[in-house]
Amino acid sequence: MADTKMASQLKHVESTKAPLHALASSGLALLHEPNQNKGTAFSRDERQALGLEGLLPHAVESLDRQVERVLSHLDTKMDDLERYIYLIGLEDRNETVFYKTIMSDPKRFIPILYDPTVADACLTFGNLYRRARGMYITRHMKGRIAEVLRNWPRKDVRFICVSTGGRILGLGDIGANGMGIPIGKLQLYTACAAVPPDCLLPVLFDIGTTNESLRADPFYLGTREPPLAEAELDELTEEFITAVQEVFPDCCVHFEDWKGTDAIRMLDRYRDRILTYNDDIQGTASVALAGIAAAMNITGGKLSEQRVLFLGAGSAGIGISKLIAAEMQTKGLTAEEARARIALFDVNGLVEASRTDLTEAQKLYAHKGPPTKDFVKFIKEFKPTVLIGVSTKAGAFNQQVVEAMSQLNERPVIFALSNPTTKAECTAEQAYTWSKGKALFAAGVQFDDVEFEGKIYRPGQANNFYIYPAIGLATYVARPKRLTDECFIVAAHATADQVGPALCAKGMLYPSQDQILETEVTTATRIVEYMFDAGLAQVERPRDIRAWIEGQLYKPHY
Ligand SMILES: NC(=O)c1ccc[n+]([C@@H]2O[C@H](COP(=O)([O-])OP(=O)(O)OC[C@H]3O[C@@H](n4cnc5c(N)ncnc54)[C@H](O)[C@@H]3O)[C@@H](O)[C@H]2O)c1
Ligand SMILES: O=C(O)C[C@H](O)C(=O)O
Ligand SMILES: [Mn+2]
Repeated sequence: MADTKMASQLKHVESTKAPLHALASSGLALLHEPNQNKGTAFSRDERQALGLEGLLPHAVESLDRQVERVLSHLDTKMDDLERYIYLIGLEDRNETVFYKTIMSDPKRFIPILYDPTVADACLTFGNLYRRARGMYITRHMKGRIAEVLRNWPRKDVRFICVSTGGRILGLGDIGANGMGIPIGKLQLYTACAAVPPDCLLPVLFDIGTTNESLRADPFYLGTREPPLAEAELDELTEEFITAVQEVFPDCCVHFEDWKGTDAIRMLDRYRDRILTYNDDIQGTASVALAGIAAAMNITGGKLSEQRVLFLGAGSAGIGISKLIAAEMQTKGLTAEEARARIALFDVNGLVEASRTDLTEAQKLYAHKGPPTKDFVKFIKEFKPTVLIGVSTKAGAFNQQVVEAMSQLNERPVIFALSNPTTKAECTAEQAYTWSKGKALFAAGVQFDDVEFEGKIYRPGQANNFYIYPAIGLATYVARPKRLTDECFIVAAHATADQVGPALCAKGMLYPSQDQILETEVTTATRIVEYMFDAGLAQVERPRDIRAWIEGQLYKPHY
């Protein structure tokens, strides 16, 4: 009925086009359904039964042959952004070939689909736009968000990854251009942890942008307004969350790349009310804790004896501080003792008690000492064993900083977590060269191996993709009521425990990416065990948790 009405309207606009209902009943529609399309892999029998005869070339191909063709196409592309555009187009045509390709070589494809290439894709989102994916919620839908969400064709949505675009990687506020991030994050749920793609929905919560040059860009695709004021944003978010619960009652809301203060406020507001987490706060904290735990296995040090200094005191810095302090408390420290082992610098210098610009979350970690903006001097006083960059300030860990850390520590732990590559606080080469090979180093992106004085050093990639897909898989199978910080602590240890002696010997702090699915299923198994033990899971406990999880994994085949 609706189809007929729409079809007649369409005819009115452009009479040469076939009415929609005619297309929907033809085999051709199947070739345009990426999650059902097999393309040249449709068998002769299927072609006959589904009205596909004559619509495909003669050859009937295997999935492996289709993947081979994709790989040969990729070889002809000039750079990773071109490969990204090609792969997104492939996902639009044939989801099975897309995931088969990505999952056959995750180490190669993660940096193409995700960080750092996704940064370029976001910056040029309006220019390279080809086809809609996911949903866009704007202030103009106020009062009707539930109605709009019902336009999504699937009802069994289990995860929404939602961004305002307010803080995309270290690129600042890029508004609706940020849509590349929820899309990419959810692709990794499937690529790294085999969560079925059908239950994933990327959402760009378009609240406007502070970015005036984007608002003036003719190709910009978002609302061309300054962002909503805090009270209005909170009201619209409340309507969105309520609507999600109504339309997709089993859905977990994954917050990603909101402006730091918004991120912290929303997590505080919703963590005890709904099934939700913030990846930049909790996922990042978990991956940082995993790297520190792995470093302790190499140095023999105890986590509760570390002193941790941050450059950057936003959603990531505060999130990591909180999880490290929680972990230290499980080792016998009081909350006050744990927080005293943590210090943060931000754009205005040391986070210390006399400052009047601190948020409630920052005040907990305010240092007692006098104000200072001298980072190197403070390193010499505070004597950190671990240095973490989450500042978006490229090059902030200069030679003086790395040398100061190396004078204080036999094996200084140095994490330059700001993304993408151009924002990292230092490069792997700088960390190893300036520390004379002493640094235990990781960054948000994967830097190449470094040769220093005849020895090869392999940097870790401290990126939350080691954690959130496993959290997603655990949530998918165990259907927990809530996600707690303990889930993220369990995930951190499960990840660190998979860095075996061979990797430790090379100074590696994270498991290898070749076997990322195996790694994340192992991590998810530990999280699920914890969810059952803690009474969070809402399904019956199976006898063999690992086998039960493996039985529910998405497999890219026809
Ligand atoms: N590797 C990962 O998995 C991962 C995860 C989350 C965030 N990050 C990266 O961390 C960075 C920060 O993210 P966030 O969510 O905390 O952002 P945020 O906006 O909440 O916080 C940024 C912080 O950096 C401080 N800062 C800005 N310029 C500075 C300067 N010149 N010197 C010192 N401090 C400065 C700000 O004052 C603020 O405290 C981003 O680049 C992001 O890509 C990486
Ligand atoms: O997206 C990433 O690569 C990690 C992180 O969530 C970030 O915001 O930088
Ligand atoms: Mn992020």
